[in-house]
Amino acid sequence: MDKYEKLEKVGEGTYGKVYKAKDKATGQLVALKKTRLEMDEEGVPPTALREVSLLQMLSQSLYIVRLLCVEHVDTNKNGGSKANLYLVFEYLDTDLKKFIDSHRKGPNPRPLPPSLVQSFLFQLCKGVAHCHSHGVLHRDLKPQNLLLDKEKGILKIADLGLGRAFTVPLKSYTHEIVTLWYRAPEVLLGSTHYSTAVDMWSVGCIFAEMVRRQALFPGDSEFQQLLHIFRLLGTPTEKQWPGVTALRDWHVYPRWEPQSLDRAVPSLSPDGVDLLSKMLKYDPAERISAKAAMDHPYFDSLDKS
Ligand SMILES: NS(=O)(=O)c1cc(-c2nc3ccccc3s2)cs1
Repeated sequence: MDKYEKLEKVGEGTYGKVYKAKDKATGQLVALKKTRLEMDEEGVPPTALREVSLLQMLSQSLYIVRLLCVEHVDTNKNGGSKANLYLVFEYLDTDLKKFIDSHRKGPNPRPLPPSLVQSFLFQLCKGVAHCHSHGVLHRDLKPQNLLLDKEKGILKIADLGLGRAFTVPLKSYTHEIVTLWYRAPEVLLGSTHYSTAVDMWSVGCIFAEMVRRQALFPGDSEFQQLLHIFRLLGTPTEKQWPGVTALRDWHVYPRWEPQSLDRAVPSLSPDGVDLLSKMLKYDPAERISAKAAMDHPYFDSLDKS
């Protein structure tokens, strides 16, 4: 890895070990993500290799952070069972969490321009639709792993859920609390066979957060996360979500009535509120898909070229 000059760690451990680095030969900036891979007797397990090649294929999309190359650094001095796999990604200079924070805090608090919210949401839906069309779920969409090129107004999805080959840790490697704010109700209620709909729930939460400049459901435990959701959308019923009371972690909850969604996003246009409501449908089967979302009237005024 002496091909790269490590600069600073990015995101302070939010993403695991990700470093900003410079390719010494070309001067190109990259993001180096170090992954520890469980080795078995044959070396790197084929599942991990399939995942990485899947990631390489997926990141051909303009809306997914590009995987430039994979460096396998053999550090098995003690014949250990770990392989250091470095994933080398294109570098984007900031993420959506920082961008939203800069519009809420600091010397000049101001809303995100509605046309920028619309453009970022469209790019996010495009990236999610691309993953879903290849049967890949992200599983952990949040503003921190949506990267931005501010000058060009470009948003790209990073840290794709390598859930299958790399065990998705409940806590990040730096014991960082994994945020629950974007987690779909079916996941919080213990559903095991969840679907692409889990990502669209997260997209809805991110959409609302760009508009409000604060998290829609900021729960600090799984139980509180559900209560935040129920207080706004009403406690889910079998009528609107058949099977909900049979989910493993379902309990009896206080019955809250649904509030009108525009209370949470007062500045958002009626089209925007309608699209948001379709992203936050309780029943995963009813929740709008990424592809269908891109055809919603909310995007009619967007230059989709
Ligand atoms: N959070 S930040 O400092 O603005 C920042 C984060 C990044 C990241 N780039 C990548 C690329 C791939 C996977 C995770 C990350 S995190 C680049 S700049």
